[in-house]
Amino acid sequence: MSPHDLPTLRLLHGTSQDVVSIPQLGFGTYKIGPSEAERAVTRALEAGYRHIDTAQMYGNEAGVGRALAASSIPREQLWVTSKLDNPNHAREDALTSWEASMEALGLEVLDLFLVHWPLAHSPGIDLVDTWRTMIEILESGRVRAIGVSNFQAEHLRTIIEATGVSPAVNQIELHPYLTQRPLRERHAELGVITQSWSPLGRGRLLKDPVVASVAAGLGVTPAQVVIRWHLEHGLVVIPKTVDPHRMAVNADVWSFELDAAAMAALDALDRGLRTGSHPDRVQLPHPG
Ligand SMILES: NC(=O)C1=CN([C@@H]2O[C@H](COP(=O)(O)OP(=O)(O)OC[C@H]3O[C@@H](n4cnc5c(N)ncnc54)[C@H](OP(=O)(O)O)[C@@H]3O)[C@@H](O)[C@H]2O)C=CC1
Ligand SMILES: O=C(O)C(=O)[C@@H](O)[C@H](O)C(=O)CO
Repeated sequence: MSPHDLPTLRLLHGTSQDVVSIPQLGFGTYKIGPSEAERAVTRALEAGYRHIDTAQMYGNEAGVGRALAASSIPREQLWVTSKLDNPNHAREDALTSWEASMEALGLEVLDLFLVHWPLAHSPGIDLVDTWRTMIEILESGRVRAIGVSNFQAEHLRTIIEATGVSPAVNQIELHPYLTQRPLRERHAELGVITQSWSPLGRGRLLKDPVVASVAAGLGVTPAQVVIRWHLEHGLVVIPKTVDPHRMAVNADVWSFELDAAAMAALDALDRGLRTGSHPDRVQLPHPG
């Protein structure tokens, strides 16, 4: 499939003049260091990715920005997401770090900016205040959509009830070992798009015998099967790899489908297994 035809999902934010649609497949950059990011993102763009997921926390926005600047792909064909880091929730810190992200990425307009973690039990953090600052950033016109990451249903309810503005996206850990069905159903009711982080379970799913058996039956790789599972569930999926061959294989998921039996077998792998942190565990330290 040509990069022009990659499937997209329409987001809540945007206007009739600027319909905001996110490419369903993106490239994750967690643990890709500042010096490696430029090369990895350049290769990802060459492999056909048009959606890059970064974060202030990753420390690699400048490398991502250099790769974007060096690319001849028109800006309107690219999608870039970044995320507000945990120490930056206070309004002034959020606005300053947002400007720093834009400078590092070399962008006039970002496609999507997320609150990285809710920090709902951290001292000095008020989810609603953070969300109001995100709305201020959206209203500046320099971001096309705002969203959240690692929010649970009660966090979503709190910010939506207080502001009337729903996040366009909630980026959460999600893969066949952690299918997050109740939260996905809540997102569907709210019109929030679900993005899957660690979509390969940080590689663990690639050794699963059920995944391997589905892959062997279709003549594709385990990673392709898992990525296809996300796409067929209507999720946005952002696998990461620094290996150019894996990048290309992971993006080559358009010539086969999973039938109902394969989807059911993969759904049945759910065991509530987190490969990253639970949202309640990520908190700012208490002073002193
Ligand atoms: N919002 C949030 O809180 C979070 C967001 N994220 C985002 O989600 C992205 C993806 O999640 P991530 O945690 O990186 O994990 P993934 O589930 O994408 O797995 C990445 C791991 O799988 C390996 N891998 C990738 N493709 C293949 C393949 N085809 N064959 C074999 N091994 C493979 C990679 O190794 P190698 O690189 O050596 O190929 C790496 O070790 C992140 O990069 C980040 O952008 C992630 C965590 C939290
Ligand atoms: O990659 C991210 O965006 C993260 O926030 C995580 O990797 C997080 O630090 C984590 O899950 C650690 O286990």
